[in-house]
Amino acid sequence: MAVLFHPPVDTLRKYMFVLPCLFPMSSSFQGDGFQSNTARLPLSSRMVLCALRPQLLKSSTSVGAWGRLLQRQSSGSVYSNIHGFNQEEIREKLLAFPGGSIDLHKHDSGIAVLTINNPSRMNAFSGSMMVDLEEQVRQLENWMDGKGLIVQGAAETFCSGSDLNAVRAISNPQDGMKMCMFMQNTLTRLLRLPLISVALVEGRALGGGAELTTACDFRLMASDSVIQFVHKHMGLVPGWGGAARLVHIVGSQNALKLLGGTLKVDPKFGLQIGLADGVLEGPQAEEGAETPLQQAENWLSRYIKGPAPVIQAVKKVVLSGRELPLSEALRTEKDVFGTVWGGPANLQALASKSKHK
Ligand SMILES: CC[C@H](C(=O)O)C(=O)SCCNC(=O)CCNC(=O)[C@H](O)C(C)(C)COP(=O)(O)OP(=O)(O)OC[C@H]1O[C@@H](n2cnc3c(N)ncnc32)[C@H](O)[C@@H]1OP(=O)(O)O
Repeated sequence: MAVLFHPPVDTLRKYMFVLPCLFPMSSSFQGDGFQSNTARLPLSSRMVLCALRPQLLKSSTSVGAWGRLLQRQSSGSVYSNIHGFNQEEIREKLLAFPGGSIDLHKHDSGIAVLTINNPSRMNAFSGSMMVDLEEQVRQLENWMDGKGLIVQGAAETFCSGSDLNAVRAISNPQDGMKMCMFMQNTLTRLLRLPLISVALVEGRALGGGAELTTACDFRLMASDSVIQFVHKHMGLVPGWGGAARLVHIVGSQNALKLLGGTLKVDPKFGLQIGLADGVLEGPQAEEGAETPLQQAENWLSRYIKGPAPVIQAVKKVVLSGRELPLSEALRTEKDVFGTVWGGPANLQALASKSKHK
């Protein structure tokens, strides 16, 4: 059977990180007209098409199935060329403001550590760091063995937002919009990773740094740390998606107080309003005391025990529940359920007659 509709390759790329996991590729779909019709697409796109094929075949029209499917998935990015967003153009502009780096270390435990690294500017985001972040998120989207992610700042402070030198240089409205769309896309993709993520907040998380903490599933605060949405002081509102996410996390009343009052959120206040999910033990001089990163890894480890496909499925059903209308979320949950039902972990658990005491 021929495939009647080929979605654009860049659209396929965008959805790649979600779809292969939802609809694992079956070799029985190789070797017929489907494969030859798609042979000229890059391998990654062909994999997605193969993965999608059962869905496409079930539908009376392939276009309809594709459209519904895309609607049902949490898409990676918010903006694309149909919104006038040109990723390459803004990438070039941002690279004109170098400094610092975003470092990624993937560990065998299934936990990756992403470090915002620009200590001489309190880990402010230079333009090149924004580009780096997008590239590291792309790496994580393709990490099949991943289960958890810790986002931290270098040198015991989290992040002081945008690099004000870059902000001054691109303060015209057009460039501001482009940077805003770029960062919204990246942070949305960060939150939508099929990994359980934690922001480890030491020192200060200000402006865009506060917004970054909301792009993680959880926030752990060191005892002397502060999260502050300082945007109003700058004559601004959050633009990296931080306001929308903050409302989901703490509710609209608290979000209004934090943004309107530029309130400093310390660990106690953070726990009270639900912005913080845990507080790390203070600095300990004794030998053998856990570092903040070790504490964060321990905290996260209880939520990521088990095989990567199951943990990733957990994140996906929660993500769809968080982002989609109920009926769409239920259908996505069914699809994700189908990826683990009868899978190795499920069969092993059934064979061992496990009891949940
Ligand atoms: C508003 C929205 C926007 C967005 O969402 O995109 C932003 O995020 S704009 C940025 C918002 N953040 C700020 O305005 C932070 C400004 N900085 C400070 O308030 C202080 O520097 C602070 C509290 C982070 C640290 O104060 P402290 O006294 O401990 O250290 P210094 O001030 O001496 O800072 C050391 C060094 O870092 C430079 N620095 C700090 N933050 C930034 C920044 N965001 N951009 C560029 N550079 C920054 C600071 O200038 C010092 O550099 P030095 O060369 O030593 O003077």
